Amino acid sequence: MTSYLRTWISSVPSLSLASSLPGAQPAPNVIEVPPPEEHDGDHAASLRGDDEDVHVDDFPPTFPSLNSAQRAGSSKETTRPAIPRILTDSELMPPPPLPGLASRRPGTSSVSSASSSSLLFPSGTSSLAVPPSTLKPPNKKATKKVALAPGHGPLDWATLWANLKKSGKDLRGVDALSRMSVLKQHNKRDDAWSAFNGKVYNITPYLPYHAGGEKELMRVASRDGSKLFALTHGWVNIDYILDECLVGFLVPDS
Ligand code: HEM
Repeated sequence: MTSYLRTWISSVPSLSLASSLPGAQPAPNVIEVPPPEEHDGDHAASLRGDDEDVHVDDFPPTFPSLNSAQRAGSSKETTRPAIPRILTDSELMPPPPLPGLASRRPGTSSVSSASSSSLLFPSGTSSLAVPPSTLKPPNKKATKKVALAPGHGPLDWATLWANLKKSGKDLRGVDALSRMSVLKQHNKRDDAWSAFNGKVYNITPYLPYHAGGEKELMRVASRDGSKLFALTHGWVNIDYILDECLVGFLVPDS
């Protein structure tokens, strides 16, 4: 790769001419850059880090699954692009404006000085700290295709779930919302509760409708699943999807 770059750079007429002019700067050395590390090794270990706050099971699954509809069509072979032409100064994009004070957010550290693990799991308690999320590319390892329960087809799960919510059927299984600290006893497929962002939901009726499958969703049964949820698909509107399943508000164990 490096030797390829060397031959390419020296064959560019403007560069070789510039370096031969009197008083010109010598041609810059080609710096050897090690290839980027593969992320599809122990993805779980890299996410776990040393943070004690991270649940042992809080490593996100492949999203979306390799064989899911989202990926279909995006895996086509592409032809190798031709070597790009070197742009002149006037063709280059201008640099972005310097960030002003208004764009600064208290409680967050600068991206350049923070390690990726501190961004994922901020140690501060500030509510303005960066929430856990994932910037990592999906794991390339193949995963099993998630088969939804009979009658819960992959294309219409959201519609079916919306219909069930509108049906007026009792999805909570409790008479009134309450503050609770104990989730542990609701840990079975026919009685599973989980907490997300301080709210406790009965996830039992949603299990067959979850696009990622029942098994993945059961990983957060009887515990606070906020972190794993955020690392998997934080953009999913959990409050909207599970509003009919809200059973209470989480009181942290003191
Ligand atoms: C109650 C909480 C959860 C809700 C409401 C929820 C909802 C959803 C929704 C709406 C999707 C489809 C998203 C899309 O297509 O862009 C999805 C996909 C998925 N979810 Fe969840 N989810 C929850 C918890 C979890 C947890 C805890 C995990 C794993 C630990 C998980 C794993 C997945 C995976 C792997 C997919 C992708 C399926 C695929 O397309 O290959 N989910 N979930």
